[in-house]
Amino acid sequence: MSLKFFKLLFDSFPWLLEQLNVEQKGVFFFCFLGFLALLWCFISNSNKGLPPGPKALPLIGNLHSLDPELHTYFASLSQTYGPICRLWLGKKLGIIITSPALAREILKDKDTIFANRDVPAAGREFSYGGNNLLWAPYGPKWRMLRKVCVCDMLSCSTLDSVYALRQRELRQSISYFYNKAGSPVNVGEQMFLTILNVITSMLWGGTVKGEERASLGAEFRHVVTEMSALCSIPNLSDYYPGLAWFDFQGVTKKMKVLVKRFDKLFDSMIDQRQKLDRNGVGQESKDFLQVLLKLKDESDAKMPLTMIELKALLMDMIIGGTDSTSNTIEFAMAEIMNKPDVLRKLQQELEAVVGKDNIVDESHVKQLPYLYAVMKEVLRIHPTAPVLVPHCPSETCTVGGYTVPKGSCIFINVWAIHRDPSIWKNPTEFRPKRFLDNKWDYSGNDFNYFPFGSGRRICAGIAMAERMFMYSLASLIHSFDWKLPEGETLEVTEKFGIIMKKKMPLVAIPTPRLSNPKLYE
Ligand code: HEM
Repeated sequence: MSLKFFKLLFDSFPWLLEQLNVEQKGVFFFCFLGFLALLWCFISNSNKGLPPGPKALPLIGNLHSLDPELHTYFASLSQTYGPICRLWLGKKLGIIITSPALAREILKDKDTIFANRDVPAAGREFSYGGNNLLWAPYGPKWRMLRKVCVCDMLSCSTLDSVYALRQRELRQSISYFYNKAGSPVNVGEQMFLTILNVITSMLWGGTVKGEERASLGAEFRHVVTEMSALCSIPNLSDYYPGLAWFDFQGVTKKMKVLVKRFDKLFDSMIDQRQKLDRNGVGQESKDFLQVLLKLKDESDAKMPLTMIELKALLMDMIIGGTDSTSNTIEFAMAEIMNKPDVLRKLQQELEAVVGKDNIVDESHVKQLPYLYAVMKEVLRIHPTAPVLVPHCPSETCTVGGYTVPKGSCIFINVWAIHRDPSIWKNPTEFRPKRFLDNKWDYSGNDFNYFPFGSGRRICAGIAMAERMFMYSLASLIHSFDWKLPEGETLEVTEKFGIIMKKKMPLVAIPTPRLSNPKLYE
């Protein structure tokens, strides 16, 4: 029986269990389960027609054997039970998919049925009650939000129009690393801050400037980190939706407090932008907020974009864009530092295109095929959302010949597919070369390689992720040489979460490598 999962649960009950030792916590938890078992005893789980899976216990299902590292645990289950298997997470049925053919059946052939989300209690809270793009149920409102997001906010032309804001933030970050030359720097932390600043800068960088923007950055970072941690806690409210009202672990309560803080910041930002617009100033400094407010004012009366949805979209950009991109950059840096030949090739490519007497500009990025291959390889080996964002069928249907009931939680283990030795040669080796012939792309049409998902719910931020990843990584690699602090060893172990992280933060020492110190100012 795996107790790692229960340890995570215990850790999220501070108000009640703080005083107890581990054994007492165990007794408490099992008594609690016993109590629930009484409520449950008339309910039986019929597995008839369902995909195969490990034997489930009454009430807790398979929670007792669940390993918090879900991506590897699910991969090991598929070795025993095959490419589609089932798992009872308390009262919730989880379906695990581990083959390209079945991923295609779900995300392409039966996409309309599976385009819904299984919304966790924490997600419901931070999405203003399911009003954001990430968690909205599939339907007319989702379509409207998706259009606003993909066609208006994250379109290539809008992204081009806010390039100056991205450039300003990235240059500040390079200058920060320059000032830290020779000292160890937490690369992931700095990249998180950089990406957060880049995103918030694109959101309202034309609205809020100077010191106020810097202090807002710190505030946002704190809230995003706490939100991300809350989303990764195994939550009883998700496994027993009927008991969600009790919010035993206080996840919903804590999330409400964080969302309130966000909401206040959003209100202040919106207020400032509206004042600027009313006074006819700030028109030259376009940002997403301005685009959204204009869309809200001009929106269709039949399907209006409300202020709540506008704020929920701002939340989408911050939550969906920060951790995902910065963690991918951190993994990339670690893998590159692990492979000196990859680092050398990257620097050679950058020297040829950018030159050592120049700094990287976003316009260079299209001429860097090896860097692009590095990005694809990082997304293969460490896909940011290792089991995608769980989908949920709107009706009972069959997949691979098995029944998949309406409302079950679908985990598509893209992490395992990306490491399948029948698809990939030496799958655990970081080898960007495999992407140089452009055989694979992540547009969602190839079910051997789909780090951004596929179908209707494919990532809405691909264009932005590409730009931020390529521009940031190119700048880090071109501007500095990197080494580990004395006595440190490099590792690339992953820690599961809805957004996967590096288990140990990458701490590295930058050494400037450009000819002119002025380039770092
Ligand atoms: C390396 C970077 C990123 C990766 C690997 C990534 C990956 C993903 C994946 C796998 C999904 C779920 C697809 C599915 O459920 O089938 C997703 C959804 C989403 N992503 Fe990203 N993402 C990244 C960056 C971004 C950025 C920068 C943004 C926006 C600023 C963003 C916004 C979203 C949104 C809004 C959704 C929900 C779409 C919907 O449900 O309709 N992502 N992303």
